[in-house]
Amino acid sequence: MKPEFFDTQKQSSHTPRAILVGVEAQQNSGAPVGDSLDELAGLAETAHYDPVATLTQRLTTIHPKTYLGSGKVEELEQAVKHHEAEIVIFDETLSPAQTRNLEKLLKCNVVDRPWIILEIFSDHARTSEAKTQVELARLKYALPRLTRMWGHLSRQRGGIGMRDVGETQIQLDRRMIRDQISKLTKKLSRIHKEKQTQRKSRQTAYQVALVGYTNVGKSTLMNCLTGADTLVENKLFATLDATVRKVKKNFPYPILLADTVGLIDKLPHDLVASFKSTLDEVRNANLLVHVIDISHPHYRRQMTTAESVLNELGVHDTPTVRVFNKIDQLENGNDLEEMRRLYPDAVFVSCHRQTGMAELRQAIVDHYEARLVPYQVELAYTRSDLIPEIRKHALVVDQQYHNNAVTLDLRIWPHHKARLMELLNGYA
Ligand SMILES: Nc1nc2c(ncn2[C@@H]2O[C@H](COP(=O)(O)OP(=O)(O)OP(=O)(O)O)[C@@H](O)[C@H]2O)c(=O)[nH]1
Ligand SMILES: [Mg+2]
Repeated sequence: MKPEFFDTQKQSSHTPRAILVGVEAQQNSGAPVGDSLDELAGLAETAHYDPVATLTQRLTTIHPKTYLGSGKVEELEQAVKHHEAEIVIFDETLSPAQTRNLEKLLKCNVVDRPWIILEIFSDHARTSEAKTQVELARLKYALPRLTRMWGHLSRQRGGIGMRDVGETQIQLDRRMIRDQISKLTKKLSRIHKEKQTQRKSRQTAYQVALVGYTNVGKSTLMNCLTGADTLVENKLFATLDATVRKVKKNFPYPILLADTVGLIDKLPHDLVASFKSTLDEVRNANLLVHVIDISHPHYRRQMTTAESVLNELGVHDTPTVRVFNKIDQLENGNDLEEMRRLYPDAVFVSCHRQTGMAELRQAIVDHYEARLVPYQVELAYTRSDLIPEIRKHALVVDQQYHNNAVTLDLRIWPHHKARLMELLNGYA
C-alpha cells in the first residue's frame, strides 16, 4: 500500500481558496510584511492556490501554541468562514504543534511558506535526482506533521478537508515514511556518487556558476552565453537542477558554465541543503555570476537575500561578478546611468535584447586571467612550431629568442600545468 503522501502530482484541477497570513515581528530584519506577502501570493499561485485575502499582525513575541495571539486567531477564523477558504498559508515557518493547534481552531488546512515552496519544487522537479531530493525533503517535513498532512494531502485526490485517521494508521504510515526516507537517502547517495565522478573529470576547467534569486533570468542568460536550450519560464523555481555546459564560442578559453536553482527569502535551510548537486556547482565554482533582475521593485532585497544565502554556503571568498539583467525594462535612460554609478563593477545586460553580452564575457575572461599564475617554458628553437599549441593552454605574455632556444613567459591556469607538461614531454 502506498500512502497518498507519495502522490506528488496534484490530480484535481481545483484551485483551493487560500488566506495568506504575514507577521511583522519587531526584530524582523527581513522584508516589510507587505512585500513578503506579495511574494507569498506569487508562490501560492505558482502552487495552484487562489489567494483571496491577506491578514497581517504586528507581533512582539510569537505565541508558542498558535503563533498568533488569540484575538487574531479568532479574526482569522472569521475570515476563513467569510471567504470560504480551504487553506491558510503562513508566511513564516510554523512548528508541527502550532500547525496542529491552528488547524483545530480554524477547522481548515494550515500550511507555511516552506511547504508551499516544497509543493512548487515537487511540481517542477524533472530529473531523478531533483525528484528524489524533493520527495525526501517533503517526507522529512511531513513526518512530525503527519496528522495534518493526511488531511491536507487528501485534496490531491480531489477531496478536500480534514480526514479522521486512526492512531494505528498513523503509526503504520510513520513507519512507511521512515522506510521510504531511508530508501530515498540511499538512492540519493548513489546518484551523488555518480555526479561526483563526473565532477572530478571537470575539475581542471575554469568553472563559472550562475546564481541569484528565482526568476531573475539565470537560465535565459545561460542560453544566451551557450546557445543552448535550457528551460526558461516566467515562473518561480523553473530550474531545479544544475545544468553544466562547456562554452567555447566567443571565449578565448573554454569555460564550464553552470545554471543553478533560484534562491528566495525564508528558504528553509534544510531545503537548501537538500539541493546538494546544484550547491556543489556553486561551491566548486571559480567564479560566481550573480544575476539580479533590475526591473523587479524589490531587486535590492533579492540581491541581499541571495548574497546572504551564498554567505551561508561558505562561498563568500569566491570572486563574484554582479550582473543586472532585464535593463530593457528600465523606462528612463537616467536610471541606468545612476545604477552604473552605484555599481561601477557590475555588468548591465538584457538577455532579451542581447545587450551587454560582450562586456559580460570580457568580465569573465578578466577574472580568469587574473587568476593565472606565471610559468616559464623553454623550447628548442626548432620546436617553435609548438607555440600555437601552447597558446591553447596558456596565455603567452612574452617570448624571447636566444642561442638555439626560445623562452616563453606564460600565465597559466594552475590545473593546466600538468596538461602542458604532458604535451611538451610528448614532443621531447
Ligand atoms: N524583459 C526581460 N525579461 C527577461 C530577460 N531575461 C529573462 N527574462 C524573463 O524572465 C523570466 C525568468 O527567466 P528564467 O531564465 O527562467 O529565470 P531563472 O533565474 O532561471 O528562474 P528560476 O530557474 O525559476 O530560478 C522569463 O519570463 C524570461 O523570459 C530580459 O533580459 N528582459
Ligand atoms: Mg532557471
